[in-house]
Amino acid sequence: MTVACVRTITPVLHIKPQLISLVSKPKTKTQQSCSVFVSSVVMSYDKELAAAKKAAALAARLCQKVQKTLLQSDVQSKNDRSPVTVADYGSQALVSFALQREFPYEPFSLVAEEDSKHLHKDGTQETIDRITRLVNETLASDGSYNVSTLSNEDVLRAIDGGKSEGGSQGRHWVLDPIDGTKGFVRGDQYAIALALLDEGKVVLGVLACPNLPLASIAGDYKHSSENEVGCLFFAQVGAGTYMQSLNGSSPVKVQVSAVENPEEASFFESYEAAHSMHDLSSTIAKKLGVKAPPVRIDSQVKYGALSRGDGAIYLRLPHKGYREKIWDHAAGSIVVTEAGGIVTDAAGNPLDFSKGKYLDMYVGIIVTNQKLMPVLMKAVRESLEEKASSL
Ligand SMILES: Nc1ncnc2c1ncn2[C@@H]1O[C@H](COP(=O)(O)OS(=O)(=O)O)[C@@H](OP(=O)(O)O)[C@H]1O
Ligand SMILES: [Mg+2]
Ligand SMILES: [Mg+2]
Ligand SMILES: [Mg+2]
Repeated sequence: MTVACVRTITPVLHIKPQLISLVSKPKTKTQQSCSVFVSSVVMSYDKELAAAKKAAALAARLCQKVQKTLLQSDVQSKNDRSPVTVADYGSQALVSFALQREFPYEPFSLVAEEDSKHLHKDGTQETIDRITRLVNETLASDGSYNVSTLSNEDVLRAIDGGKSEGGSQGRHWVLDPIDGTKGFVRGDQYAIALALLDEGKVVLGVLACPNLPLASIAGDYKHSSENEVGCLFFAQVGAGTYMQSLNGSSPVKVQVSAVENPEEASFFESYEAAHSMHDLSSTIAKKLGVKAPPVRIDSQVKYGALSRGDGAIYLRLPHKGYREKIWDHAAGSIVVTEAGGIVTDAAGNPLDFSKGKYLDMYVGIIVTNQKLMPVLMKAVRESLEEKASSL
């Protein structure tokens, strides 16, 4: 009975080899029910993780090329006045194309930040041509997808492959093709952030951080610019977090900081003051007795740096009314949790990625290690209450 049950699920589950022996040799005479057995199977997303790493590294290559020679005409403004560049579109097209190539026989669902709406306006022909050229050059330099040249229509179709709404059922890729576009335009930090949701839970995440030094950025990261840069973080549920160089060195396992004394903890926050209330994090840091000044870095690079212990706390406290999108946190959150950290909203609830494009949550995102979380949460709660009563 057990074997029959496994046959049924094999097409959708990848069972780790060590579990196959468990299947064929039941340990007791008592037959386990099918449902009990299925719930004890450890899902493996090795194939999906390998594809995600490859896609994100490819997109990083395109972004690096554009960042070196960014033209003013490469940057446009979206309806919410946030910037988008040819590299955001090119990165999204590449990841969408690569994932569809890797899994041609599986239903494809991608929730991604960009769409081609702005590229259908008058006067955008040159921009589309440039994006298509960048995508084709990157695919040709990689060589692994054996494609003839993609047309503008192919590229626009790949970008719009990211229009899924996500949700609590089935599998959905989640992509921020460039997280921290403002940082990217400034010549600073940014990340390509790709995650996979399965039944509403993040099961793997990849963060390509082309400008992050391989060595720790604890302290003043601007001064570590002589180090080799370009990190790829990746995590799979239950399997830990690893980092390797974007150039392809062997992965090393990473762990969040073990700091227990808040006075010794350093904290990360958004570079852009419009994205997070710097005054509120400064109040929280004072309450905790944190001595080091805040380290302000763009994008989910903060999650990556935190996962390897460069800092101990990440505080994200957006201004009233802002709604967080899942692509800004899905990859980063699993990279930190698999490295031993905790990610919650400011009320201590875990983040829920199953509600569509937005995180339906209480304001603020708080990230730290297990030891510091209770004292950090207390300081956050008190500071929020003080702020509310002063209004
Ligand atoms: N008003 C406001 N409040 C909060 N967050 C906002 C806001 N506006 C934008 N965003 C989102 O922030 C993403 C960049 O992440 P960070 O805030 O960590 O980066 S930064 O340090 O401020 O550059 C950024 O991601 P990208 O658009 O992918 O760059 C946005 O999704
Ligand atoms: Mg954006
Ligand atoms: Mg983003
Ligand atoms: Mg983005």
